[in-house]
Amino acid sequence: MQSDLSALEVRGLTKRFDRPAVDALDLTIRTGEFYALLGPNGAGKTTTLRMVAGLLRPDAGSVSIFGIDALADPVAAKQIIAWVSDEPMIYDKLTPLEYLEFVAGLWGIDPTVSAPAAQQLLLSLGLEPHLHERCEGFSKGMRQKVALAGALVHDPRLIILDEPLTGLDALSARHVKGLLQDRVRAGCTVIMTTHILEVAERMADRIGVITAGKLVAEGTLTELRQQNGRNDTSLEDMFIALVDAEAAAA
Ligand SMILES: Nc1ncnc2c1ncn2[C@@H]1O[C@H](COP(=O)(O)OP(=O)(O)OP(=O)(O)O)[C@@H](O)[C@H]1O
Repeated sequence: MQSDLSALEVRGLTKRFDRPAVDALDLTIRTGEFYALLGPNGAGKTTTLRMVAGLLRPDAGSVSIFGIDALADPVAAKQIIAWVSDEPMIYDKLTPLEYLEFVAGLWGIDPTVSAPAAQQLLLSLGLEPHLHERCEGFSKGMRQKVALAGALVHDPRLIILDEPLTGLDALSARHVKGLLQDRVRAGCTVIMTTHILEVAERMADRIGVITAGKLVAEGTLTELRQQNGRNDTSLEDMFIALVDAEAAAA
């Protein structure tokens, strides 16, 4: 489902550490789309998403989330987004249900609404056998799933994920992919980074490729193939060719 209002509009986004990490980046994510942001290590993907999520102040540029200026009004923006980092933090002494109850409380959600939703979220991620176990004994993948469930408790409109599938076994990855696809079908927008090109190929409505902090290609898989004159090639071959070409031009 797509509407005219962009879920995310990034303009001239810039962040420099000892050298530019994100370099005057423009990015538009349409409402209701599943967008995969690809790029080699160090390309600036995480830095971009951290700025969008309000965790890192840009040196320049703007971030608009459903029309809200996220730099001027970060609280309003944060209320409608979910951010899931690749190294999520959860409270180890809590069980998954307690953690979700805690997060729902922070959002001020009525427990009669949040409790069944939390249970449903955890079940959809295959955590049913562990609902009442403390998170401290959980594997990295289980913790990632609890963090994802926690990030979705307030029913965000834009879900921002940094490598959500890394370290997940096949069944867990399927649960996460299924949950994200359900959310998109329900009208949410997803932007995620991934190094698993097959996931981008199979799940994303559109794919963006970023190198050295700049967007160097963007489109549906078919559009990317057309842009690169490689009609029958895999995303992996195209990605490597694009990254090589950008490195050679640098
Ligand atoms: N806090 C920081 N301090 C200094 N440099 C940083 C910091 N965060 C990121 N960088 C640098 O910014 C650049 C972009 O990093 P970023 O983590 O955004 O890349 P990425 O595309 O997410 O990479 P990966 O695929 O490896 O996760 C890199 O050169 C990185 O070393």
